[in-house]
Amino acid sequence: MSWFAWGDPARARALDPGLRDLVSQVLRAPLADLPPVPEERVELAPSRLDERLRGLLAGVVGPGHVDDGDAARLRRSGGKSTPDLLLRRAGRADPAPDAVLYPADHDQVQRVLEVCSAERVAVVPFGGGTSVVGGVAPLRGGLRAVVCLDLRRLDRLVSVDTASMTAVLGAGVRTPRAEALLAEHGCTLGHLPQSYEYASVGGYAATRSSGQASSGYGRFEDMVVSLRAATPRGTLDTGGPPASAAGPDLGRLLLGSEGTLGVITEVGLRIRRRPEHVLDEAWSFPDFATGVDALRVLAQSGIRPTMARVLDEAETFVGAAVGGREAAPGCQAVLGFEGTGAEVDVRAAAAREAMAGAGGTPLGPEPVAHWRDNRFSAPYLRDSLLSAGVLAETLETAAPWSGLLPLYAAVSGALTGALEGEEGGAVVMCHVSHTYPTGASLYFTVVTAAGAAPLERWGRAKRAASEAIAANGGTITHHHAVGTDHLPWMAAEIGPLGGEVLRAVKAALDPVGVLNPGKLIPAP
Ligand SMILES: Cc1cc2nc3c(=O)[nH]c(=O)nc-3n(C[C@H](O)[C@H](O)[C@H](O)COP(=O)(O)OP(=O)(O)OC[C@H]3O[C@@H](n4cnc5c(N)ncnc54)[C@H](O)[C@@H]3O)c2cc1C
Repeated sequence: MSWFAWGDPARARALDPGLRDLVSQVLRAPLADLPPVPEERVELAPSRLDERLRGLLAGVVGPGHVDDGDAARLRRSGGKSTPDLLLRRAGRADPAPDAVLYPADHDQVQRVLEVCSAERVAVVPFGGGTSVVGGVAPLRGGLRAVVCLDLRRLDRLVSVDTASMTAVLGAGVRTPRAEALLAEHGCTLGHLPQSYEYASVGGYAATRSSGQASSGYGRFEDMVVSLRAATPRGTLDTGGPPASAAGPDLGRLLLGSEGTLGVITEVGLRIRRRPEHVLDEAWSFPDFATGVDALRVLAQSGIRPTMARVLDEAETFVGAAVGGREAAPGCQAVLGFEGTGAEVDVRAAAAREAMAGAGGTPLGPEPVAHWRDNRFSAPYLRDSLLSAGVLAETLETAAPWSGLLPLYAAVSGALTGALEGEEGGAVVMCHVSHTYPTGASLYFTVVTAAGAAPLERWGRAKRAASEAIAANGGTITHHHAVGTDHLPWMAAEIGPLGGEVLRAVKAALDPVGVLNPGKLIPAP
């Protein structure tokens, strides 16, 4: 994984000249050539790990699994948000962890937490490192050092039970490997976020992730049936039986806990049979409001597409232009159905009737095929844009159906207002891709000229959008999690007592406060 860009360096491409001209025209700004600084010019503060502490940690994970070299520390100095990448591209990787540890199993994780609590060392759990909210920022939290706990060696399929349709995976298993391991048993997880190449199952649980097929397979938390976590106070095992009334569900406390309450080492998951049949259909709507309402009708009717998304006019246009295609006027929706042949046909026929009834015009399967072919390429395009002096970033929220369009207008307006000006223009796009009977998410993508001070420029826009979200009944995050970036809005979202509850649980499980300081939990 690249230290300054999204993913596989072999997939990086320069912007093609046609697209470069189009972007420059639309943003009213000349494009630049801004390569990242060479790796040897990135300055890291020296590691604070002294010999004694190094020896203690090596005694737990083995000397070959403690790395305080600059290359490892640089690659764990942050996540993959646009501000993270801008900082690293400019040669700024401070803070970096003092060392990276690679534990082999649950017991080693447990012992690392005990040593770090005794020695007052902060621990940042690291799955795929794809956080876009500062979740893996190596903050010391006033402690004497900070280590990154890279969970990549917890990469086993622990067990699979095809009678119950469950599987237990090590927390460090990344999605392609999870799917390959489950495919050997004819099964799938069906969790496909855009970050799927690198993100881990432990990270998904810790952030309550949501994938592109959430309409059919559910959010990641809906798939979790059990969790094993190491905490500084000992091991917490939750779940197992299909349902239980034995008090509040402690597993729910760990889901979304972002490494602040414990390190998830194993995730028990509901799995599905691999689909025999996939059926896709795209639709055109005169405008976003009509398309959104069509998705509401579907979500409330019980007709469950496996994947359903509707793009606003701007995203419909830009998506087609980037692919060198022409979009039908208005906005586009894409639906996908997976399952066994007959059942897929029944669901698709019912959806067809609902979409036509809601004002849609069928476009056939081809636009969905195009979307499927390109759905994981946007992060690579972001890298090309950054190299050309163009900012591209995303943010997301969710609201009840009745408040969704006013929220969309408020956030779009806030972003445009914060970014339009002398430094150029901004394209603000949005889609709905996670729907529920009661509401849906909104996912915004912003492309704008980087300007002279890109971090400050994006910071202003993000603040304006977050204020608009809070003022218009949205959640500060539907699936990216809280991390450091959304923390200023967390206290208002959960209220003073909510904050107190989280701090009390944290004090019970992590009395020294070594686990991922500075994330998720509002200060009193
Ligand atoms: C290009 C791109 C596209 C994305 N698309 C999506 C998307 O479609 N849907 C979506 O939901 N998210 C998306 N994300 C965000 C990100 O991929 C998710 O938050 C993902 O769940 C993080 O998984 P990870 O393994 O990379 O976790 P990390 O980034 O390593 O960690 C995330 C947080 O969880 C904690 N953590 C990680 N593993 C554990 C563990 N085992 N135990 C306890 N705490 C842990 C970390 O300390 C951190 O606070 C995207 C990110 C990028 C860069």
